[in-house]
Amino acid sequence: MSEQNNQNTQESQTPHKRRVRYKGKYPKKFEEKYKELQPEKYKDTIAHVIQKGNTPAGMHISIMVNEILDFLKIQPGETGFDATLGYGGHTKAMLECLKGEGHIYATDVDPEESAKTRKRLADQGFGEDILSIRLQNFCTIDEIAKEVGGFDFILADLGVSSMQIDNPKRGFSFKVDGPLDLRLNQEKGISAAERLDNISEEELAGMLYENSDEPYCEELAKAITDEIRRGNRIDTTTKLRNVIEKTLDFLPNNKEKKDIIKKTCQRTFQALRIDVNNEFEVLYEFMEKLPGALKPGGRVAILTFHSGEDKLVKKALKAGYKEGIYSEYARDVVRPSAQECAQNGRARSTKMRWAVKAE
Ligand SMILES: C[S@@+](CC[C@H](N)C(=O)[O-])C[C@H]1O[C@@H](n2cnc3c(N)ncnc32)[C@H](O)[C@@H]1O
Repeated sequence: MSEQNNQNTQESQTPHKRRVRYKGKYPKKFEEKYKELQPEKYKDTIAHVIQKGNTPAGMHISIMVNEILDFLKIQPGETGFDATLGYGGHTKAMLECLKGEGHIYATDVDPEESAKTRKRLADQGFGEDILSIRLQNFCTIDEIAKEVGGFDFILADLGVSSMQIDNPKRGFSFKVDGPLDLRLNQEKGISAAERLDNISEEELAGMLYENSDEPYCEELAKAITDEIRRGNRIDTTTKLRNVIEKTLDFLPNNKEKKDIIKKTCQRTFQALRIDVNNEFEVLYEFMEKLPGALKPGGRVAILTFHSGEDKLVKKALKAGYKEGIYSEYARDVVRPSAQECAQNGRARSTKMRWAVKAE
């Protein structure tokens, strides 16, 4: 027997040893990202994650900061309103423009994240003397405006923050398993799972269509309500994702199928989120109250993330302009630069609109 043959025989007799699965260099689970979750302590890790075009867990990268500041032209001594505090990135940038004189009032409905942001900003020197954070819906803007005598500038950066999306306990992402919650404030209202418990097929189809223009709204509504009627509650993100995947199984097995499933998941989760948080209703109320909250010459900038929001904002600003409430408004949307979109994928769908209150 040649040496080569001998070696082959020995190899075929040795039982195949399974290699340990390579887990990768970086933590994959939210809880394992302990360095990203402590940005003050692990600055290098954070810089590395951001430089790679990702958002570190537990953090939010503010969008279109320069465009917003260019438009708002904040002067020391002014009074502002940040409708959507989030991680506080925009708030901090606006506070810096005040140079220690003036005040910003900020709202958010998320008790968990706004408490962290309050502490983070206070630690950076922005305490109660210059920043008042209120745990309330931005549709109560009229109450705060009345209390403080109106605002020189207002910002609303709608939707959800990266910290909320990334935290599996909140149920915002179809990519990780978690309870199907989707509430911005988990202490109020009902979760998306509870909403699905009692919804009719027709109402669900309408919700998916109205809130997300979902092309498969009828098929999905039937599949979801059938599943629940059979006694299988859809109370986790994975269960909802599985029903969506099963419903779209009829699609031809080609390259596009995976992408269609992903987009359908995104739209379905978005439609449910809009519903459980009454997002259109509160935005409508906010837009109605906006003129009364701005001082003459006051500026407002609004960032939206899907067509339903943008249409509502555009319509309200246009109507206000026609009525002479606003002296100027954005006829065209302002979009983030290609460079910003490359650095922060979450900026890609952003549209900014603005208006100036007549003197
Ligand atoms: C996109 S994030 C804001 C990020 C923030 N601009 C930053 O730079 O970190 C949107 C925030 O608005 C909050 N939010 C959404 N709807 C709200 C509402 N109706 N009233 C108050 N806060 C709201 C969310 O909880 C979330 O924290």
